[in-house]
Amino acid sequence: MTSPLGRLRPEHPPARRVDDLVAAFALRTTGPDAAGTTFTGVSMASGDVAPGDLFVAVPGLKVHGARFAADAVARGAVAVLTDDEGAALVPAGTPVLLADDPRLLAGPVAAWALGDPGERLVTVGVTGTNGKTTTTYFVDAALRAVHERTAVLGTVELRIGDDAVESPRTTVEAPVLQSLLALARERGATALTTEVSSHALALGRVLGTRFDVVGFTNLQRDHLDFHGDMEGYFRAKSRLFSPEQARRGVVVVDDVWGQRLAEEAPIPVESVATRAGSPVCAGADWVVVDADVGLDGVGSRFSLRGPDGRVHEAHSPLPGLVNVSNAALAVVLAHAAGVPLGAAIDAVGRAHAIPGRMERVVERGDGWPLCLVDYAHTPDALTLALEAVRPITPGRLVLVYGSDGDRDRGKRPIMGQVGARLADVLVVTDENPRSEDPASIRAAILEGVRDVRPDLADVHEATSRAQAIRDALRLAGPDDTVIVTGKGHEPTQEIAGVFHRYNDRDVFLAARAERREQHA
Ligand SMILES: CC(=O)N[C@H]1[C@@H](OP(=O)(O)OP(=O)(O)OC[C@H]2O[C@@H](n3ccc(=O)[nH]c3=O)[C@H](O)[C@@H]2O)O[C@H](CO)[C@@H](O)[C@@H]1O[C@H](C)C(=O)N[C@@H](C)C(=O)N[C@H](CCC(=O)O)C(=O)O
Ligand SMILES: Nc1ncnc2c1ncn2[C@@H]1O[C@H](COP(=O)(O)OP(=O)(O)OP(=O)(O)O)[C@@H](O)[C@H]1O
Repeated sequence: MTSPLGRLRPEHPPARRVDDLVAAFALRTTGPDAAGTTFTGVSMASGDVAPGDLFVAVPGLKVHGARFAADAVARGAVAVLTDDEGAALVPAGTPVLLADDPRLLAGPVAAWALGDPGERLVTVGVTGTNGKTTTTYFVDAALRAVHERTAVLGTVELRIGDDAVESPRTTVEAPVLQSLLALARERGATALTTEVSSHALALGRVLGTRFDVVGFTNLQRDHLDFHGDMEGYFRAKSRLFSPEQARRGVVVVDDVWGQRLAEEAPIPVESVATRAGSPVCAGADWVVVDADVGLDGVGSRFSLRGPDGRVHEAHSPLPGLVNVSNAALAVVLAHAAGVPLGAAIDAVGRAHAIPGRMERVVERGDGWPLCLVDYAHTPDALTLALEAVRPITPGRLVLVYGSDGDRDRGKRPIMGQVGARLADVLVVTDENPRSEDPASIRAAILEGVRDVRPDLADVHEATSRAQAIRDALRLAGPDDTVIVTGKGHEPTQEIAGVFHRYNDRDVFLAARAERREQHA
């Protein structure tokens, strides 16, 4: 059976001739003659194959996709596009199309097969280390002011209109993206916003789409296990700002990477400076001239000066200055995508809560502390999240957190230091340990905690995340704020290769119910 992702396809895809594809992309061929063969879909994962598909078999980091060609053919693939190494693995009797780098062709071929669906929608792509999800939802809210139906793709979900499914990752594989663009169009959506991760850019997942507008939030230390160093990470992000991928860009220039991107990008770029008073404001097209972080924690008011010098009163519906930045970027992106400025400002200011992004799970009152779930999982994001919560916390700030396994080890002690510096009470626990020993990840965090707080006062360790949340609720008083960071909306926790159903919000609510019962 085709996987849930494989089923996210248009109901009425065009049938394309394999020989037309060969001609359009100057492919070499081997195996049986494909003249007369048609295909109606493209897949890169054998489990996603539907009858009538072209299977794109790429050399992966772990395995060559052509190893699964027989499985793909058994599921109904009519031809295989691969490289010379892969060709030898395709079962005899199946037409083989050859390219030097089939991964780079997966998106363009899928777009071609589906009649360039991205060209029939207004498309916005958002990249950067932090703030992609938030900005994407803000942009979607603004697009909905003028588009009756929209789609939004990213870490949290794949949504078309009111229908959503869980997302396997931040940016889906190239053929899935093209299928979603076509499905969105078929279902009447006229605009689509997607997060674009650095992995996606490095692995060509958005090739085949030329976005109307792309946005950049910031670049901070993350994913160096994959990109090697900050320069490599920056280069991956910059790919989105090329003429093949985007018509125009909007770049937040608060950090040096944004400044460099705005200077170097070969497409027209509008710059946005969101830290009022910073020297970069002088040269930016759009400037946040002042911002008032709301002490009620509900959001912030800010003034945005446009390139014509006019100042507009705007609002961010989420707390903290980072969300002023996300809201300002979203307004400019949506405006560049055709939404009138006033409508964009108004819609972003009233955007709904985003799952796992500063999500208020329990409101302060009736003896309960304010309980928040946030996705911050980098030192910078954690710093900003804790700084945003401090002004809305009359009592102590209680932080529950960990750090991912099988990912950048260097950040663990730094996460420890940040927590110890900015929170009052720490409960150090597990995030997604993956194949690593959870205790050693916690130990690395605690090493950083000790640098700042050698006596480990008010520092606790919990061997399960659910227990950590229960501990935090027990420790917190009504004036305190409990913030659980790192996993946000995630519906699972990966331990020793197994994905367990797990969600911070649900656990928070269950822990509160448990405490209620105990005190009833
Ligand atoms: C580093 C990375 O992104 N790797 C992705 C990449 O792996 P790969 O090319 O090495 O693939 P592989 O596992 O060697 O397999 C090779 C080929 O065989 C195919 N295959 C494999 C097995 C099978 O049974 N059938 C089959 O057809 C695969 O689909 C693939 O095309 O292609 C695979 C197939 O699409 C992805 O599953 C895999 O994502 C892995 C699971 C992953 O964890 N990716 C993360 C790091 C990621 O992409 N994250 C970013 C967000 C990061 C962030 O900002 O936080 C994201 O966009 O989600
Ligand atoms: N503009 C920003 N600058 C720095 N940190 C931010 C910004 N926006 C949000 N954050 C912090 O980063 C966390 C992640 O935010 P969000 O989910 O919007 O980013 P993301 O780019 O989608 O992350 P990921 O790629 O890991 O899914 C938030 O919970 C918040 O703490």
